[in-house]
Formats: sequence, C-alpha cells, structure tokens
Amino acid sequence: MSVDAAPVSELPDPRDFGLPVVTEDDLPDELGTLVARVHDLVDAVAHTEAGSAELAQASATVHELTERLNVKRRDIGAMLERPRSDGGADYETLTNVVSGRSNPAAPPLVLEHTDDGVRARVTLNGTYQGPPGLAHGGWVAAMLDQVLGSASAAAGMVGLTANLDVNYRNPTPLNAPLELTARVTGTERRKVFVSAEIRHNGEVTAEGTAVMVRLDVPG
Ligand SMILES: CCCCCCCC(=O)SCCNC(=O)CCNC(=O)[C@H](O)C(C)(C)COP(=O)(O)OP(=O)(O)OC[C@H]1O[C@@H](n2cnc3c(N)ncnc32)[C@H](O)[C@@H]1OP(=O)(O)O
Repeated sequence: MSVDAAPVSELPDPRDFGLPVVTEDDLPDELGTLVARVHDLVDAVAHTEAGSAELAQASATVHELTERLNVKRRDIGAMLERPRSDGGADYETLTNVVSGRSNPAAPPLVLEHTDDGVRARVTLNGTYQGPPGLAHGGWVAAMLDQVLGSASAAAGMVGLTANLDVNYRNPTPLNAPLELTARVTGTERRKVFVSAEIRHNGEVTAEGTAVMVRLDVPG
C-alpha cells in the first residue's frame, strides 16, 4: 500500500457530472446571516419553554418565512466553487449537512488544509444531543466521515465513502470546542485509506478510518 495522490489540479470539475456550480459572488452576505440565525433558531426551538401563545405566534411567523423562501429554490446538488491560490479551484457541496455554507442544520464545521491533511474546528450546540449533555454518536460519525472525505479530496482524490469504521473512546461534549484532524494513509488502485480523530482539550473522544473509492470522471 502506498500514498499515490494525484496533483490537486486534477480534481474533477462538478460540471462534468452535470452538477450546478455557484461561486461565492452568487451568495449574498445576507444568506450567511440567515443561516446563522436559523441555526440558532433550531436550538431555541429545541429548548424553549415558551407558552402556548408565544409558540403559536412563532410557528405562524416561521411558516410564513418558509413559504417566502421557497418561492425561489436552488437546485439540489449545487456545488460551491472556491478559487485556490495556484489558479485551480476547490469545490464543496453547498448544502452539505456537516459543513455546507447554506445549510443551517450544519454545526457548522470550519475546515482548513494542513501539511498532512485537514483540520476542522467545531462547537456542537444542544441540537446535536444524543445521550443527555453529550453529542449523538451518529453526528460524531458524520463529522468523521466529512473530514475523512475532505482529507482524500485535499490530496487530489475525490471519492465516496465505501467503508467507515468509528471507535468512540470518550464522550464527545456539547457546547465545547472540538478539533478534528484527518489524513490519507495509503492508496490502492481507486481505494484511498484515510484516518481521523476528534479531540476535546487534546483528548481523543473518537477516531475513525475509512476506505474512500475515487470517482471515475465521466468520459
Ligand atoms: C469533499 C468531499 C467530502 C465528502 C464527505 C462525505 C462522504 C460521504 O458521506 S459519501 C456518501 C456515503 N457513501 C456512499 O453513498 C457510497 C455508496 N457506495 C457506492 O456508490 C459504491 O459502492 C462505491 C462508489 C463506493 C464503490 O463502487 P464502484 O465504483 O463500483 O467500485 P468497485 O469497483 O465495486 O470497487 C472499487 C474498489 O473498492 C473496493 N470496495 C468497494 N466497496 C468497498 C467497501 N464497502 N469496503 C472496502 N472496500 C470496498 C473494492 O473491493 C475495489 O477494490 P479493489 O481495487 O481492491 O478491487
């Protein structure tokens, strides 16, 4: 097994897969503000103890807003194109549920490239609760899946997760800063082997490994 990453400049263009592509210029600043506020709204709804009248009023307001926003909907599968300093481009799924820029359900996870892979920082609010006061194991796996896939993509190998293996070492806390790290550990034909960890205060709460299978570019 060896690490045999393709140059990042060879990353596939989502347009070749028939996916719509938007740029940061297509995203108004107000969308970012709305996403952050709806993210907070979900947490507020999950934990409110407001009375019936207040709840009825809030429900009507939210319903009206939903109708207004649904008048003009973006196509599902839209990809956000971000220019790189070397002239190439990075792509991310705009509504990705873990890291999507326009998805209020995303934690949101802020990701950066490192010398050996990727690092992400995130704080999960009470919306991501599983056991009382702790992060849901499914979300822990989802976040690991995301950084594992991103590490593969960062190495020039965009693929889908074929296999994901998670070990929960310690409870993952809510409302506390978490750090995720991931890297490619090897390749074999179209298979990309990746590993990742989640840490809180330097202590590993969960670790994962995955087999990503590289996408075949159409044509
Ligand atoms: C920037 C990106 C961030 C993305 C982060 C999020 C990542 C995700 O959540 S992806 C979504 C979840 N994953 C999916 O939906 C994938 C569903 N599965 C599939 O589509 C297919 O099974 C797929 C694409 C993985 C593989 O199918 P296919 O392209 O036909 O590959 P196939 O020819 O069968 O296998 C290729 C190699 O992978 C291996 N392989 C296939 N499945 C597995 C598996 N489950 N476990 C281990 N190895 C596997 C095969 O053995 C073969 O290896 P070898 O070269 O040694 O013979």
